[in-house]
Amino acid sequence: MGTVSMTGVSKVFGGPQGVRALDNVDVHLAEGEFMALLGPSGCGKSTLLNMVAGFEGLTEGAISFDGKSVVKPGPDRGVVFQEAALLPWLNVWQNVIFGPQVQGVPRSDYEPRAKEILRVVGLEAFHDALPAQLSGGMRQRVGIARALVMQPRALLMDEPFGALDAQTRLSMQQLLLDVWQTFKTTVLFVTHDIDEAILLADRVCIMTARPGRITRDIPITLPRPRSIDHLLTPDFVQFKAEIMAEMRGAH
Ligand SMILES: Nc1ncnc2c1ncn2[C@@H]1O[C@H](COP(=O)(O)OP(=O)(O)OP(=O)(O)O)[C@@H](O)[C@H]1O
Repeated sequence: MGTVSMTGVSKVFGGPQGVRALDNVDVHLAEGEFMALLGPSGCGKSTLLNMVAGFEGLTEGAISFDGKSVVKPGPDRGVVFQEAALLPWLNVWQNVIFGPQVQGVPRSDYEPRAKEILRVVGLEAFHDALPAQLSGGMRQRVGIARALVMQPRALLMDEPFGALDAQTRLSMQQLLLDVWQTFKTTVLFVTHDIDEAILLADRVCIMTARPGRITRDIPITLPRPRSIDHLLTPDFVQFKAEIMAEMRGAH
């Protein structure tokens, strides 16, 4: 469950003479796998994620989720963007349970899970706070909790920590490692931060721009469970050197 399969995926924006944003991309994610898509601005990372989410159609190729062709968004794939679009008039708890409530899920089904998720993301004490009273990092925690409460089989995360300061970003990376260790959801994580990709992922797929292609798929064999202390280990630095060389086109 939570497997993603992209085969020969291409995307052209604006008709046959338009921009070829992605060209012949093949990526497969196994159940529970954490994959980071790493590449420069404009290489098509968000487009690929949006296609897996079902927000965007493809020009050529096929994308399937758990063996079924992706045709539209669904609660089986939770999406987290750079800014959590929280409902400003609802408090943290109400924002987190909004999805299951709207779907008519019985309260007894979602309430224990939502409480557990709020604890895992460290927001128990902010149960009644309004979004305007939260920091950017806390708003992103609510965004992650809101995605998890739907019990998605995959989390699709598009630069989720891109707008945060360096310190908050580190604590959010640690939080995501803990969340993933707890829920073992498949994760497709888009970033242009090399450290972030290595720290979090089982595999880093490197993309190049125009047209967007995957040039390398590097298994990150650092031991788990991981923590931000791994950022300083020789093995980590070795992966970083390899990826930087690849991104500079040295290989
Ligand atoms: N709706 C659209 N119409 C036309 N061109 C688009 C559209 N969306 C994306 N593109 C183009 O497709 C290419 C890939 O864009 P995309 O946003 O997927 O890249 P990205 O790697 O996620 O970039 P960033 O890291 O800056 O978010 C870019 O050249 C972009 O201009």
